Amino acid sequence: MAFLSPSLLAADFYNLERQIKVLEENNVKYLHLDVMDGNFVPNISYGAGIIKSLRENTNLVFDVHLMIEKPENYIDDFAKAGADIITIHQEATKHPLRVLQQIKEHGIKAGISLNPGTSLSVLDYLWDELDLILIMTVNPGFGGQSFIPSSIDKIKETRKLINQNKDDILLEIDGGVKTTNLESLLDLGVDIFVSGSDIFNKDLNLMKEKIEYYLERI
Ligand SMILES: O=C(CO)[C@@H](O)[C@H](O)COP(=O)(O)O
Repeated sequence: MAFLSPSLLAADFYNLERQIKVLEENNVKYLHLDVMDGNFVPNISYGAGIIKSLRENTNLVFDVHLMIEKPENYIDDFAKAGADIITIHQEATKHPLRVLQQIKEHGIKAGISLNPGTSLSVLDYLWDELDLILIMTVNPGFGGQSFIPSSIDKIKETRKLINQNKDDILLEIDGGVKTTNLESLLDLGVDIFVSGSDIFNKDLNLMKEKIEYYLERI
C-alpha cells in the first residue's frame, strides 16, 4: 500500500483551511510541505511559522521537504514546528550524514532527496541513518513541471538498492506526478507519491475526484 502526499505549494492559500479539510475528509494521510529559500532553488515558499500554525490545526503526517542551503541551521526549528519527517537535499549540505543524525535526535524520520542530476552513489554511506529517499522527478523549485522520463530508471534502481540495503526505507517521488501518468508509475515500488498542481484546485469537488483517482490506484 502506498500513500499520496499532496504538495501544499499548489494550494490556494486564501482557502487553506477548506482545502486541507478536503484532504482529511477524503482519507489523505500525508501533507508534503515544500520549504524553498531562493538560494538552493530559485523560488521562495514558506517557513517554520506557517508549518507550526498548520500543526495546531491538523493531524496529517507532515512530510517536510527542505530545499534550502545549509539545512543544519534550521532542523531544530522545523522539528519544533511539528514535522513528522524532515527530508534534506544531499546537494545542500557538506555533512548529509550529520544532518540526518540531527533530524533523528528529534525522534522523527530523516530523509534524503536527490536532484535529477545526482547519482544514486551518494547514498553509499548514508544507509544506516535513512528512513526515506525522495527522488526528484523534476528539477526542484517549482510546481507544475513535466515529469523527467529518465526518472523511471532511477526510481527502479533506487527500489533495488533499498531492497538490498535496508528494506524499510520509504521511497518517495516528487514532481510531475499526475492522473495522466500515474498508471506508468504504479509498478515501480514507490511508497509515497507527491502531487501538487494536479490535486489542489479551487473547485473542491474536483479536488475530491482527483484524490479518489489516486487513492483507488496506489
Ligand atoms: O518540490 C517540488 C518542486 O520543487 C514539488 O513538491 C512540487 O510542488 C510538485 O508539484 P507538481 O509537479 O506536482 O505540480
